[in-house]
Amino acid sequence: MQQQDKAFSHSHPSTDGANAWDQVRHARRIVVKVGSSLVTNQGQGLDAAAISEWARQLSLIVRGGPQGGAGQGTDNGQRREVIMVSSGAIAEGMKRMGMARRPRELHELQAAAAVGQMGLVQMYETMLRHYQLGSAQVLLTHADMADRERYLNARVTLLTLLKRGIVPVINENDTVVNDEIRFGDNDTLAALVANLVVADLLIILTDQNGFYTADPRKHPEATKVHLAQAGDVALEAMAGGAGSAIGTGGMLTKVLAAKRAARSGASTIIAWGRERDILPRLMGGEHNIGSLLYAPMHKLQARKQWLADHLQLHGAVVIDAGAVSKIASEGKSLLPVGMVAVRGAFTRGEVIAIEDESGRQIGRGLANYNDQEARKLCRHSSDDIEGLLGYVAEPEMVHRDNLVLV
Ligand SMILES: Nc1ncnc2c1ncn2[C@@H]1O[C@H](COP(=O)(O)OP(=O)(O)O)[C@@H](O)[C@H]1O
Ligand SMILES: N[C@@H](CCC(=O)OP(=O)(O)O)C(=O)O
Repeated sequence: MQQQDKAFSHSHPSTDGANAWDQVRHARRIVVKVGSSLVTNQGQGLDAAAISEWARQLSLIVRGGPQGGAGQGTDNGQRREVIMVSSGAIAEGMKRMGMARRPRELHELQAAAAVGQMGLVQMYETMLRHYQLGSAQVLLTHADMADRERYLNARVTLLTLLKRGIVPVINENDTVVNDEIRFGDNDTLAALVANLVVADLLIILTDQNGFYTADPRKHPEATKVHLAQAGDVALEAMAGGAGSAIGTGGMLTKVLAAKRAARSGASTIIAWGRERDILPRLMGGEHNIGSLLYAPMHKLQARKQWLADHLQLHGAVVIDAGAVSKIASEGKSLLPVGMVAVRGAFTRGEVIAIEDESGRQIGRGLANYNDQEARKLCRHSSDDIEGLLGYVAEPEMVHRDNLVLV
C-alpha cells in the first residue's frame, strides 16, 4: 500500500498534513510515552542504558535544542516542557519477585507493578538527575481523568511541575485498577495526559520504526505509514495486537490514543525508541523517522469542541466590563477580581457560564472553585484567596485553557 516517506494520502488531502511536520518542530509541550516492550530487557527488568539514553535526549529537547538533528534549529532554542509516561513496572517487578513468566492473576500483576514501580522511578530519577533534570512520580488512572475535580487537580499539579522545569514521570496506578493492566493501556493514559495538559505533541516510542500498513512481524511486506490523519478509521484496520510477549496494547491502542490526543489538538508520532537521537531529531524537524498522525484541528478549535461536548451548565458568574475585555479581547483567564456575582450551585471542575452585567453570555469554562467559594471571592484580588478560603487552588476562577468564548 503506502510506501515509506510518502504521504498516506487516500483519505486526507495533503494540504491538511502539509505543515504537520513543521508543527512538530514548534511543539513546546510534549508527552513522551515509552512502552513495556521498549523499556525492558527481553521483558525481564529495566534497560538502564535505554533509560539513560532517553534522559540524555530529554535534557537536550527540554533545553530547546534539536542537537541531534540536521541543524535546522527550533524557534529560538526556547525551552520545552516534557512529560514522560513510562511503562515497565510489571516487568521490573517480575524480575525483583523472581517470576519467570508474566503471571495470569491480576492481583499478582498488581503486586508486581507495585514492587517494580519503585525501581522504575528510582531509575528515571537517577538518570534524569545525571542530566540535571528534576523528576516527579505521578500515578494516575483513567478514572482520575473522568472525574472533573481530580482532572483539575492533576492538571494543576502537572502544570506546576512543568513550570518549574521538572519532568513528571507518569504510570498507571496499578494497585487500584486492573482494566488497564488487562488491556495494556498506557497508550490511552498518555493520550489522556496530552488532553489534560493540552500538549502540542504526543510521541509514542515503541519497538517498531513506526506504524505499518499491517503488523510487520506477521506481514514482512507491510510498509511504513509516514503521514496520516489521526482518527482515520483506515488506520484501525491496519493495527494489530501486541507482537511481543511483554507488550500489551499493540498498535490499535496507539492509533486510538492518537485519535484521542487529537481531540485536544495534539498530533502523535509513533517511532522506534532505540533509533539514535530519536527525540532531538524529531524535534529538529527530521521527517523520515517514525509515523506522524497529525491532529486535524488546532488546539483552540479542539478546546472549543471539547468544552462543547461538556456543555451541561451548572451555574454562572457575572463579570464586569473590565473582565469582559480581558477575556474576550485579550484571551486572558478570568480572575476573581472581575467577578461581581455568582448564580446557581456548582462544584470545582463543573462547566459554568460567564456572563456580562447585562446577562449576555460571553463564554463558558471549568470552575476552579465551587459556587460558595466563588461568592466569597467576588471582587477580590487573587492574593486574597488564601485569606478568604484558607487555601488556594489556583489564582484564576477559570483558566484560559479551560475557557471558550461563545
Ligand atoms: N500496523 C502495525 N504497525 C506496527 N506494529 C504493529 C502493527 N500492528 C501490530 N503491531 C505490533 O505492535 C507491537 C507494539 O505494541 P506493544 O507490544 O504493545 O508495544 P508497547 O509496549 O511499546 O506499547 C509491535 O511490536 C508490532 O508487532
Ligand atoms: N502500568 C503497567 C502496564 C503498562 C502497559 O500497559 O504497557 P504498554 O501498553 O505495553 O506500554 C506497567 O508499568 O508495567
